[in-house]
Amino acid sequence: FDYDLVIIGAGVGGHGAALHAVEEGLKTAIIEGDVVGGTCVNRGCVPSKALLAVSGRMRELHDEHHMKSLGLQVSSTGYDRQAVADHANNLASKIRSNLTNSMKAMGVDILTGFGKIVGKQKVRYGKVGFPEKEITAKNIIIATGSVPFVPKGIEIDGKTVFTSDHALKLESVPDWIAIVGSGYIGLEFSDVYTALGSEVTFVEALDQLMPGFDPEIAKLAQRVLINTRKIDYHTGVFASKKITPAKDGKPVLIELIDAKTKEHKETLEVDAALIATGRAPFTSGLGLENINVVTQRGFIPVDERMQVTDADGNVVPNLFCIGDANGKLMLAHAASAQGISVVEQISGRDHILNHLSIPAACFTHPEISMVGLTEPQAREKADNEGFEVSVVKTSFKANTKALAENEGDGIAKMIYRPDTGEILGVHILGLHAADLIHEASNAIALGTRLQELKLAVHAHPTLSEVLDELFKAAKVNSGVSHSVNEPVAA
Ligand SMILES: Cc1cc2nc3c(=O)[nH]c(=O)nc-3n(C[C@H](O)[C@H](O)[C@H](O)COP(=O)(O)OP(=O)(O)OC[C@H]3O[C@@H](n4cnc5c(N)ncnc54)[C@H](O)[C@@H]3O)c2cc1C
Ligand SMILES: NC(=O)c1ccc[n+]([C@@H]2O[C@H](COP(=O)([O-])OP(=O)(O)OC[C@H]3O[C@@H](n4cnc5c(N)ncnc54)[C@H](O)[C@@H]3O)[C@@H](O)[C@H]2O)c1
Repeated sequence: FDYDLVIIGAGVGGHGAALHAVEEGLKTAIIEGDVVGGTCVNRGCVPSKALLAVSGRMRELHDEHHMKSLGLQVSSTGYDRQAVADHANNLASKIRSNLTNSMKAMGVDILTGFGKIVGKQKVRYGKVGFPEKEITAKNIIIATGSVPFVPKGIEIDGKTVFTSDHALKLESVPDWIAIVGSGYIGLEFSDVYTALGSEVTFVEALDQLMPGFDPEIAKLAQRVLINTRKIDYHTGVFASKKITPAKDGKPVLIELIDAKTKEHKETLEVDAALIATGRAPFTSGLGLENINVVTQRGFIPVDERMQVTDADGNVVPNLFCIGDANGKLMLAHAASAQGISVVEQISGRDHILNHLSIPAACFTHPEISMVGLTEPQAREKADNEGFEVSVVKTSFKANTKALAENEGDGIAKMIYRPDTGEILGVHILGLHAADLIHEASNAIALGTRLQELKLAVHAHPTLSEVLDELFKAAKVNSGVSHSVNEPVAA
């Protein structure tokens, strides 16, 4: 073979796999058809977090009451749109070159062009208009990611009707923007746009905003992140029938269709529309037909080890798919963790990633984070498997550090098994929630039980005491003895 491992797609998933592979002594190449870094670095996590850093500061400076309560006076605030956009763009360039340099320094061969599987352990790649090259590899990882999903009937012009790909360039800040979809992207952009002065109207197909979150957290998030801002919303309506860009002085038109009756409800007229209705896998043109693999809604089917399965349900030897392209969990760190897990396996150590231990965070102000099951999911599992669940909550209002920062809005909630002390899920809304979640996700990953976590010591005064309180508040049934290191079932 030319290589021990060839990875198709140099996003964060491919990058994580490549670095681990060379550490393991595998001769590794990565094929990229566009720019290194993929969605996360160029059109996702990185530029969006740069915009959110600006929105957090704008929000703080604008909040006179907050400033006054700290004894501060701010006479005027404002922003330079192009400079904000440059901050996001420069950060993406910097991280992109960090990623490229880290792979070059470690000895990963970066090959340019669109990669395609032409047979068992065989890949062809090349740029349009140039002759293709063929290489062989003992193992292949597909890490081709995803692109914005745009429902039928929506016309994207990139100026007044656009996806996150365009929005991250911040070419304009519309006075009134409709955000279609209230998932992660919709919510984060509502934070950015309202901080920069826009009014936002959410259009959400399901009956409540933020339908993917734990319902109690979603309710509180609505109070803190929606109701106090210049945001209104329509729920239970699809915006897919027709959205037309602004033209000849006419506004953007959005036809709202009742999700249940499918009847036309009303037509919104706004300055712009951001379509944030999910992501579609980027898997066409990969030559999957050459190896009898059929995608499911575009996603590549994999088993729990990320091994690709063929049309007959059999594992295709030496072929793996990680990240957004397999649709298991569309998060950057999940893609990378899946890549590392695959490299562990091909290095001779079996490994199965526990997806229930992978945290997620929405970087609004304040942030929302979560790991494991929501309360309804945990109760359903408990009913099916015949165990009890308990729920405890703590408030940021009782935390000294949060109060010193004047940021008492927030809660942490834990769902757990009182019989074993196993954590089933943790959900946090509050200052630095995205950083706080890792104590819980590591506990789930390592199988640490609450009996042990209750005795861990946290520095005072820190926000991490919010979780300390949560662990201490849990009531694990006495008299039941469990090894604290016993692994938690996935
Ligand atoms: C606006 C936004 C904000 C986000 N924020 C976060 C966040 O804060 N935290 C988080 O965890 N996740 C976030 N995500 C999700 C995250 O970006 C993705 O989960 C992550 O990028 C998936 O990584 P990946 O490696 O699977 O794919 P990608 O990052 O999409 O990379 C795939 C790469 O493969 C290349 N490619 C595709 N086909 C081929 C081919 N045939 N040959 C060669 N190359 C090919 C593509 O050009 C691309 O570079 C965000 C997403 C968006 C859109
Ligand atoms: N901070 C983060 O980790 C982060 C940030 C951004 C994106 N992401 C990832 O990117 C992916 C895509 O994010 P997203 O927000 O686009 O998707 P999402 O799946 O989180 O949310 C999409 C929302 O759009 C709604 N919807 C779908 N079609 C609709 C229609 N026609 N009309 C009205 N509403 C409609 C859905 O009900 C859902 O609430 C997510 O899977 C997420 O994991 C992560």
